[in-house]
Amino acid sequence: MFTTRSSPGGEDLSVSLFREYLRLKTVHPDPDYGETSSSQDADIKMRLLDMCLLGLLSPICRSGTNPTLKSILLNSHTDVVPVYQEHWKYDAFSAFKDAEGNIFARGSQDMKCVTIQYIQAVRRLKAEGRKLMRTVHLMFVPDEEVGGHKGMETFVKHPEFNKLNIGFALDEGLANPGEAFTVFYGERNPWWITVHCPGSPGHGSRFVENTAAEKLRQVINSFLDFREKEKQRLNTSECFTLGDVTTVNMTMVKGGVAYNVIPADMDVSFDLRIPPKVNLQEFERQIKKWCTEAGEDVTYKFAQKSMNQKLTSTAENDPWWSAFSAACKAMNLTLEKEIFPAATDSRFIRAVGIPAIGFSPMNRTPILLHDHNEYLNERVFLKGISVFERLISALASVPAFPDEA
Ligand SMILES: CSCC[C@H](NC=O)C(=O)O
Ligand SMILES: [Zn+2]
Ligand SMILES: [Zn+2]
Repeated sequence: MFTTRSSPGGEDLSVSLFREYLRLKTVHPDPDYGETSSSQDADIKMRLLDMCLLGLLSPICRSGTNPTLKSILLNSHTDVVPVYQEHWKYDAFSAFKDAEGNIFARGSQDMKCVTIQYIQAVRRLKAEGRKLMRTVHLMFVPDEEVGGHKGMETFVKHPEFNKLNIGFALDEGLANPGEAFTVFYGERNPWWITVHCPGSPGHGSRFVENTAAEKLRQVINSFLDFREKEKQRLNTSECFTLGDVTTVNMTMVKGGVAYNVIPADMDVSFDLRIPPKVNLQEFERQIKKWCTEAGEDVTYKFAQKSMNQKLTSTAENDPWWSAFSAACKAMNLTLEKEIFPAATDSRFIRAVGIPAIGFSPMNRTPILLHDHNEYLNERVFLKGISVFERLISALASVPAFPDEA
């Protein structure tokens, strides 16, 4: 798909390529990577890296005039989340473009736009004959939306990843409805927890003591009372964003066999997202206390317990950040620094000690990732290519560090 071709109706070639990519159904639960993974490009050298056990593929490319220096990683995921087609104005995989130039498709913001912007930016740099000092790697990973476990989480531990000698990474961010662009230098930790409440069974007509439901109610109250407090904290502080508070959402409840049988156990599950500044050990002690207070034998289990609180430096004297922010300043872009509210593959990159910034250059755009009628305007998309062109060039020109010489 990454071949040059003429575009119908005078549409910019990059926009046509973007729309073509949006039409590929790389959608969960059964993403079709057929065409994406077998793509070859005339300008960019592609390499399919067999993820052995996993049977997943990741194409990677190289450039760079000084291959001994640390490289730049441009990471993007190729998978997208499912849609409720009946709630969409257009087919979510048709990449319909309306009169205003809004392109509607699943993945238009998250994050197929960025994939094509990276590629087109690198191509432009190449076409202009720009020599980049540091190598730039493009990486396309297949399962970010379901946790990145078979993709990035495994890949960062793979010897091939080490060989890439990455010094700095770019990955996805979020749209910003205003003039500014949001950049993410850290993420909240996702904790997925199921609390198990056992109790005495009996006939549904009686006042049985020690029921699972009474314990369940107490657990739900503790978690949701805390949710309310955090919501208040977010709403009463001007300088807080979602990334600065803990969110709690009750997402599943299980239990019971019949109307008139008091159940022997009931389970409740929560999706928690915890900001990097929270003491995770203390927070778990709190959860334990809520369970103990709920009654006898109430236990919990984690389905996901991320413990990485690494932040990417945004200090003025940090060479990567200073290159990134200076390039943005030169383009008159206003940046808003935030903690990413959800989880991306950046957490695995940061976990192995590589600084990563989440950045999807979409301003004047409502945040519609995972939502119905996700769209991106073609002008915003095209501007993003120029933004990446400058950014990539700046990052690949960060002077050699003393330990690199
Ligand atoms: C925690 S693993 C799941 C990762 C997922 N990422 C994007 O939405 C998320 O729910 O944040
Ligand atoms: Zn994403
Ligand atoms: Zn997503």
